Formats: sequence, structure tokens, C-alpha cells
Amino acid sequence: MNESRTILVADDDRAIRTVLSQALGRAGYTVRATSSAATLWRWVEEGAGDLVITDVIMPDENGLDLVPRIKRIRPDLRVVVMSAQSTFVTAVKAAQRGAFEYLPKPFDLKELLAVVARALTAPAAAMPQTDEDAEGERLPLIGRSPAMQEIYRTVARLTTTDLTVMITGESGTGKELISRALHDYGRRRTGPFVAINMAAIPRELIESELFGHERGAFTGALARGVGRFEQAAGGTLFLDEIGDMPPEAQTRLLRVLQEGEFTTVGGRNPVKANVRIVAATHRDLRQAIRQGMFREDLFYRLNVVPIRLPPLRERIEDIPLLARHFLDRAKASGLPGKQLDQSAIDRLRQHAWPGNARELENLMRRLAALYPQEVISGDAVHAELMEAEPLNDPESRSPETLEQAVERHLTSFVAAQKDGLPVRDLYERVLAEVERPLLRLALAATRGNQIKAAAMLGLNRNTLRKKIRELDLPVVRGLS
Ligand SMILES: Nc1ncnc2c1ncn2[C@@H]1O[C@H](COP(=O)(O)OP(=O)(O)OP(=O)(O)O)[C@@H](O)[C@H]1O
Repeated sequence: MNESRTILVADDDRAIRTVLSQALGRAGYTVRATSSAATLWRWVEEGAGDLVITDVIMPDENGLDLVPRIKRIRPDLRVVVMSAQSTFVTAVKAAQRGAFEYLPKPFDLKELLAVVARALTAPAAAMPQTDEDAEGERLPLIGRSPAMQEIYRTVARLTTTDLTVMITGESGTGKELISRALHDYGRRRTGPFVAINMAAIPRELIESELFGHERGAFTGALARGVGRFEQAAGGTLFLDEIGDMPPEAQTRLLRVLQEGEFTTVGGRNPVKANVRIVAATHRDLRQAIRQGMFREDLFYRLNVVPIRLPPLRERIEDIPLLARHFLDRAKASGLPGKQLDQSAIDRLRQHAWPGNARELENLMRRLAALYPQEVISGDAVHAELMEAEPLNDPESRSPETLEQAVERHLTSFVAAQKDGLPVRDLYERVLAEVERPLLRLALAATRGNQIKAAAMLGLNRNTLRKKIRELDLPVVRGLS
């Protein structure tokens, strides 16, 4: 079936032309390959080919400039752009000029074949295309790791839509930065970008902060207050730490998303909501849903396109570039310019970075400010990391995971045993010992309400009752 499909390949690198021609040929496609943009253009004009695969930098013309021209004369001909300049901006330009897909080099041939198959069969969608490039304010997203490339591609595609996005990732992984990129390069870039952090606002004020309030709506509302939804009209509303949103505000937000309009606190007239929503959280929302802390229906409204930002320790290949970037930023803010030697980079790569990019940024600023020599060594990095460890700003750390917490306690328990570990039945003992404090915690958190405690624990109510009896846990009467 592939025999009838012809693929036009343009790349000035002969090796790439050969590899692509062989791989595509083996898959049954007919391939015509050229080193010049001019020849590719001629083929397209003649009506040849069912798909174009083009490089960006070619001697006679930039492949990206060719995409809108191709789309103008043959709107149905799909174009896959590949580039060794694998930056975020290339990904955005490819998406905005109407490329079907963007492949950062080097890529896997399997991946290429999958993209080709998709490009030839995917149903025609109105390809969003903007004539003018979104330059935004030059917001650099640093990192060439495969994980970041994948994120650039997703973000680039999203800049041509208004879809709601949910960004998850540990603290300091760049969630706010990605939300800015979605705005600055997106369709609403001429509108405002408004951020609101759910964790930073007193619970009782969140609804009025979001939707605004009328004069006299509550004690202290002396004048009408404009909410973030109204401030962000025509632009993007960034809902940071959405997992910390109180239940009543969740219900109200859900209604707004369903109905597309909101009313101010104390107001009557509905106002049309005109915002693109980007939400972010470092929490595991699925777990919060299971615990009854986050509305499942709201989650699905927000999680239209999920983006997961990997922690820095999962993309250590990005550390040298990021470190360089943060040193440059430190210099631009008036601190002395510094270099890192190889041992410094090696030491940076060994660290676990619980505070992610923000922790690296803070370290680079400290070294720029305090380290006397121009070239920073591995020893200096080591000393600074050791120094910072116990003082680490809790804000810049990710909260400890359950596994880490348990491990910490087990380790100190074992260390405290004078005669070494109790050798018998350790597995059963530890599991049994966890039960009692866990149930006590759940009962305390729900003030003795066994129905809520059972829901939080994910246990059947009767099972919980049985365990309370077995473990002889105190029951708060009258509340359950
Ligand atoms: N890929 C990146 N390229 C350049 N800078 C980055 C990158 N990722 C993060 N940073 C920088 O690291 C710092 C932390 O990023 P950001 O505030 O976006 O993280 P966050 O995930 O929103 O954190 P939190 O959850 O704690 O609010 C910022 O100064 C940001 O500019």
C-alpha cells in the first residue's frame, strides 16, 4: 500500500539523505531526495509527492520559510521539519508555520517512520497557522535532553490552540516558566498573563481573588474588587498550586469552566470568561482525588493536555547548559562573571537536586557572589553544596515523598537498635506497626469521623471499624 506514496526529502547532509531514503524505501515508500530547497520547491510546484520531510538549514533557503509557501499552494501536503538546532524556538516556529510535526535531530528511525505513517493517514484538521511569528519577549527555555525536546514539541503545538493545560512537576522544575512560554508564544500573547497561587492566598479570599467581588459582598469589601478572571480577559490565567484550592472554590471554578461565565462574589450578572487556563501543581492530584481533597470532575476539565516536567535528576545532561545559563543571568544582574571547570560540572551532575532548576540557580548565584576565583572548581561546588544542605530553604525543596519519609524513620529506628536489627519477623512487624499510627492520623485529620477517615484511607467503613476495635484505638464519640 505504501508503494503508491511518494515522500520528498530535502537535506543538505548526504548521510541523512541516504539513511532516510533507505529506511523509507524499506518501508515501501518511494523517495525523492534533494540537497536544495529550490529543487524541493520545484517538485512541490509540479504537484509531486504525498509528504515532505525537510531540514531547516539548507544552503539556498531556510526550510522553515518554505513551509508556509508550500501550505499556500498545496494546503493538504503535510510537511515534517527536522532540525539539529533543537531549540524551543525552532519547535515553536515549525508548529506556527504549519508543519505537521517537528523532529529534533538526532532522531530514531522508528520514530520517523511512525511520524510518516501518521502524517499520511491522520484525518485533515484545520491546521492552525499564523503568518507572523510569535517572538514574545525572548524567554529562554534551556535544555536539550530528550525529555525537554518532547516538552518543547508539546508546548509548540499548544501555542496554536487555546486548550487548557495542566503542568505537573516537582517544585522548581520550571512549571511557571512553561506556562509563560505557552502565553508568550501563543495566540493570546498580546493579552495579559495573570498568575494566581492558590497556596499563597487565605482560603476565604480565594473566590473573591479569582472572580472579584461587589462592594459590601463581605466584611471589609469596601469597594468593588476586580478578580483575576477579569484581569486576564483576552489572555492567560495561570492557576498555580491548583492542588491547594479549597473545595468551595473548586466547585465554583468547575461551574465557570462548564458554563464559560462567572459571577463576582455578591454579584448577579454573569460575565463571559475569556481566558486560557494553565494550571500547575507539584501534588499528585490523582491521590488527592482518592483522598477526597480534589474534585475528580474538575481534574478532568483541567487535565485536557497534561505536561509532566521531569525533575532535574532525570535529565542531568541539561545541567551544564542550565548552570551556564544561570551564571550568565547572575552576571547580567550585576554579579561577577564566572566559569565552571570540568570537575565542577562533574560534581554538579552527581547531586540529586531536590530543589531542581531553582536550587541550581540559587547555587550559581551564591557561587557568583561569594567565590573569589573566576574559574569555579569541583571542590568549591562540593563545599557549597555541603554547606547549603542543612540550611536548604524549605521553600526550594520538594516535599518529602512518603517513601522517603518511611525510609528515614526506618533508618533511624535501625540505627537506634543497640543489638542490631530484631532478626525475626521484621516484615510483618513493620507493616503491623505502620497501621496503628496511620489510622490514628486519619482519625485525627477527620476529627473522628469514621466515614471520612475510611474514605481518606481508601478502606471500607466496616473494615475500619474492625481495625479500630482490633487495635484498640480511641473513638471520639458523637462525631462519627
Ligand atoms: N528549562 C529551563 N530553562 C531556563 N530556566 C529554567 C528552566 N527551568 C527552570 N528554570 C528557572 O528555574 C527557576 C524555577 O522555575 P519555576 O519558578 O518556573 O519553577 P516551578 O516549577 O514553577 O516552581 P514552584 O513549583 O516552586 O513554583 C526559575 O528562575 C526559572 O526561570
